[in-house]
Amino acid sequence: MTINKMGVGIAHSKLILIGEHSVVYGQPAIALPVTILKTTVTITSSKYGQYVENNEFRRRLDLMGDEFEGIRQLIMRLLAKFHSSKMPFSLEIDSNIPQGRGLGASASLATAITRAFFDFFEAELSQKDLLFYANFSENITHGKSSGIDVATVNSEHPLWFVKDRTIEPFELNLHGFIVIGDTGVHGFTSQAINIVREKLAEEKENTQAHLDKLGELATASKAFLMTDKLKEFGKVMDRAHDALTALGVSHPRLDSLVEIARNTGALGAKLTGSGLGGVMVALAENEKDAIRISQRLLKNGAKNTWIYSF
Ligand SMILES: Nc1ncnc2c1ncn2[C@@H]1O[C@H](COP(=O)(O)OP(=O)(O)OP(=O)(O)O)[C@@H](O)[C@H]1O
Ligand SMILES: C[C@@](O)(CCO)CC(=O)[O-]
Repeated sequence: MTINKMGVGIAHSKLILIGEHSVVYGQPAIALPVTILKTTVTITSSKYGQYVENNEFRRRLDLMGDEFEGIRQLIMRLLAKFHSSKMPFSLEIDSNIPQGRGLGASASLATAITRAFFDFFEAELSQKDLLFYANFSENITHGKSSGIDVATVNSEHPLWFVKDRTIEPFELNLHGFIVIGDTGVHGFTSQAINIVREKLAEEKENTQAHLDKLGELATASKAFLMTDKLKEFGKVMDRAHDALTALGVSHPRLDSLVEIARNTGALGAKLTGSGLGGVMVALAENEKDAIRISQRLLKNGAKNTWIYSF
């Protein structure tokens, strides 16, 4: 086997338009690849142990800490696959995806790491294997996840996603703008997934009704997005935020930014991703409205905003 001195892997971020949480229970969801936010991983061979570094730390792989268990186990599994468990290396993470904000930082990182190791060992990487390794890592980081994050950070197209059944690319047949507003609050995906699971166990009928409603809203959204019905899609976003709030995964900072966006002319607004903090999204008809919403969010406590056009 030939070994390169360096391996590089890149992966973008994702945004769930509709269907977060209900997607874990088999309901459909729609997600977009967000290519302005991405992770680059560079592996270089080294003489001194196994190290992982980003712009905040440089740590030995075996001393990474619990929050990095998903990527630690992924790296160990990939090293074992290439019969190189003891190989010294330095793995550098360069990412502009904010962590713990529902934008798929962990799925993007797991994907970039997998690509970088296959590049390092000059091995072919099938889409099936890529999804397998990235989901292996995600299931450790987030608990049992639906797979939508990994599927979307690996897609060039918007996706219609049904867990274990369908990953279908489709083209949005309309133009619009999405303003992403960051509450600055770190949301924990595994905690949010647990809240919904516990609610389903304790208040089965009520909770199931919210999950079913989110599924219906996702189905309606697909039709609206394919037939140039932007305003109708905006209304669906508002209703989805209500259902997610009822599931217990919103946050006062999210509710406040959602309200501000609506009062500034957004066609609709909702939390996106796992919630409990993280980011919200607002829909705007044109760029001028999107900029106005973004400025208003920033003035009212958003830590950061991004504008995504489609
Ligand atoms: N730049 C980075 N440096 C180191 N670790 C990172 C980086 N980006 C992501 N991670 C890993 O991913 C985890 C952060 O992902 P987290 O689950 O908090 O958010 P997320 O993936 O953005 O959320 P969601 O799944 O809702 O989109 C970290 O604990 C770490 O393991
Ligand atoms: C909350 C969730 O629906 C989306 C997280 O980005 C979890 C998942 O689908 O794995």
